[in-house]
Amino acid sequence: MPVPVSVTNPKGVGLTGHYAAPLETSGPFARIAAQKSDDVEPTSKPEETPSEQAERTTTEATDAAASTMNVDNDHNVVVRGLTFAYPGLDGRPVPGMSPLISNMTFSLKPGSRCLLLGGNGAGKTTLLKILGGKHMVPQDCVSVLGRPPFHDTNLTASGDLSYVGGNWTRDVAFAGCSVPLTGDFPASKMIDSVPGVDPARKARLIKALDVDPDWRMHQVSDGQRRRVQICVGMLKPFKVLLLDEITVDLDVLGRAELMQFLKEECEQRGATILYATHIFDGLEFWPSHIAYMARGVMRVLKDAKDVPELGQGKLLELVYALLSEEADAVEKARGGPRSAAWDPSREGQVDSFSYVFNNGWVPGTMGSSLSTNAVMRM
Ligand SMILES: Nc1ncnc2c1ncn2[C@@H]1O[C@H](COP(=O)(O)OP(=O)(O)OP(=O)(O)O)[C@@H](O)[C@H]1O
Repeated sequence: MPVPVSVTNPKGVGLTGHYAAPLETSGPFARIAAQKSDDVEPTSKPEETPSEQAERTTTEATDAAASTMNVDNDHNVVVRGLTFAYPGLDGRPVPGMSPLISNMTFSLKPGSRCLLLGGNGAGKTTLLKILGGKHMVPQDCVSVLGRPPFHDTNLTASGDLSYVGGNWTRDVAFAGCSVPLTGDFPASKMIDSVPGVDPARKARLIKALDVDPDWRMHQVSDGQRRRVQICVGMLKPFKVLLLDEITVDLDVLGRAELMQFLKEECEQRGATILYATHIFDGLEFWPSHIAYMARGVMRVLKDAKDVPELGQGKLLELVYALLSEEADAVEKARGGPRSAAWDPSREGQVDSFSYVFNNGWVPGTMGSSLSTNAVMRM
């Protein structure tokens, strides 16, 4: 059993170095708190810590970007001036660390099938998780179907917004984070556990994905397991679907059937799909838009008809060229290739690198601090 050891960032300011900032909420407790604070005389504000200062500056910049943007309610997905950094071990922004996503703005209309491209570590998964309501960001930065995905839990509960990610896991209290969803039960048990499903849609999905409802979930292959995962994630007629590299284990036939199914969902029902992948062969026919992310910035978002490489069947060549250009730019900015040697003097630095002696436990927390601010959403 792991022993909770709490050796946190020795050069960081730690939990006590921060004041708790109020969370944005409009629930009943917030209303009561607001009422109470109206009755109380205003007191002098505590002095801002450097991290609060940085946070406020970012929020002000984001607010300014949002107010200058003309939000079109016809879009299923709207991102306005989104800035995001993973929190440190104490759940607060790491002082001095540059944000992973910087002032990102884009939107997608109903019916869009957007292919999200970008190298490893570009921030695709992070963006999809933010859109899927798994990370908390200011309410006005991200809107899905006109609602903030983290704060409006009904978006995911209703099935209007669906996120299907690489690993089929859940965080289970007292068992751990990322616990694989598996066990000796039939695939039909997983599929039938989703309430209110249209039987015709269920049959269509089972056929398209070639799922055998009798498969026992502890005996299936990775690809068969993936088919069940995709099936469960799409049982409800989603309006926005976020797919994070889900076709990796599928065979060619399964993948082709799935992509065709997704295309029809967008064309016939006006659904919007954002699909991040590194597998490009045979995908030229599929997207209506191409998005390219690098270092947390949306570099390109184009209509497919403005991307000649798609018509020429050269998507792979396009991605290769984009990634090579990015790798060259990163190396140039660094001033040469990355050193292979470990430099102990960089330990504890937070500007470009942070290494913290920690096994994921911080005093006063019941969960692993390394699970960040992720919350469980089906
Ligand atoms: N929980 C986390 N805490 C801190 N940093 C994280 C966390 N998860 C991801 N990152 C960092 O965020 C950056 C972007 O990661 P992300 O998973 O979003 O990239 P990606 O574009 O999906 O990459 P890939 O193509 O490899 O899946 C990476 O540099 C990664 O180290």
